[in-house]
Amino acid sequence: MMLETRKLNKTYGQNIALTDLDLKVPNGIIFGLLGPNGAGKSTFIRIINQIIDADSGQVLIDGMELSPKHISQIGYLPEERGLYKKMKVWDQMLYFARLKGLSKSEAKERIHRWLSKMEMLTWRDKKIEDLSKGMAQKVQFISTILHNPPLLILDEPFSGFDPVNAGIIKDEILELKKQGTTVILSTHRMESVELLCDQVALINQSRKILDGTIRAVKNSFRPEVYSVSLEHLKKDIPAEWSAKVVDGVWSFTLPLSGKSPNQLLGELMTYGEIVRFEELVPSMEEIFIHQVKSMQHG
Ligand SMILES: Nc1ncnc2c1ncn2[C@@H]1O[C@H](COP(=O)(O)OP(=O)(O)OP(=O)(O)O)[C@@H](O)[C@H]1O
Repeated sequence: MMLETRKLNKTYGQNIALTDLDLKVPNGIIFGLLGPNGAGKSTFIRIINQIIDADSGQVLIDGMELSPKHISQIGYLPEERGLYKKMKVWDQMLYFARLKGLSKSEAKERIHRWLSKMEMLTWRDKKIEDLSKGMAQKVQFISTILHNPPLLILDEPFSGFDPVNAGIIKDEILELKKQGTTVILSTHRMESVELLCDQVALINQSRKILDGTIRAVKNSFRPEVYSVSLEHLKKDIPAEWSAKVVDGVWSFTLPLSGKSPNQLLGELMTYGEIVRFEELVPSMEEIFIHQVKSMQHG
């Protein structure tokens, strides 16, 4: 287990930020940390990065209590980007790499490799303040991963990127996973969660309200309803199915109502030719919204 928290609690005065948070992030996966604004995600990330302390509870990394020696093993891309505006790209990267303990020659070699890989070598002497927002984000992303941290924490890594650059960053994250890096991805962008994450945890109002693999989470929210289209009707479709007809194709949704999918399909075949028979599986976005709203309404 790469990272585990046990009953983590944190309050700021009257504000409860984390309540008994238990998380297990296995080695080498991309773990999505999801939750609406104010859920407690940044608080969790700040604790892992040892910027603040929890009030109680435990954080274990590979079974060992979190301590200052772990700082060099963690790469952290904060949501509020923190680059020095007057510094040049190259110097900025060198500074971060040295902070994380790389030797000067190793740092220079890696910076060169990354700038060239990302086609950014011509930027090396530009000041941060002269870069576009997206360019600066790329510099910060590379600065975060230069020291090859086994644990990478990315807070909204796609914000500020155009689709092409977001794609490049996504591919880099997948490549890092392939090399064994464990990634914690905190984001509101559910499409990136579905594409990237192996497991997720949804936090709301300081508590974890669900977690698991994307597949297991989705399975637990299957409404067991099928979307069906038929043509060349052999007999009338019951009015209560509220079918809509377009160009001779009749479409409607039907719950399984205790039948197996095959039984339902067999029954439907007696009505006409099946054009479509597909289970309605909710997206992570739908699950997120549904769960968060149902808590707001008690
Ligand atoms: N420095 C602080 N002082 C007081 N309350 C705080 C502080 N930081 C966070 N909080 C409170 O703790 C709770 C959790 O906040 P946190 O920033 O961890 O949420 P978040 O999930 O990261 O939200 P967002 O998606 O908006 O960044 C909120 O109620 C917030 O108001």
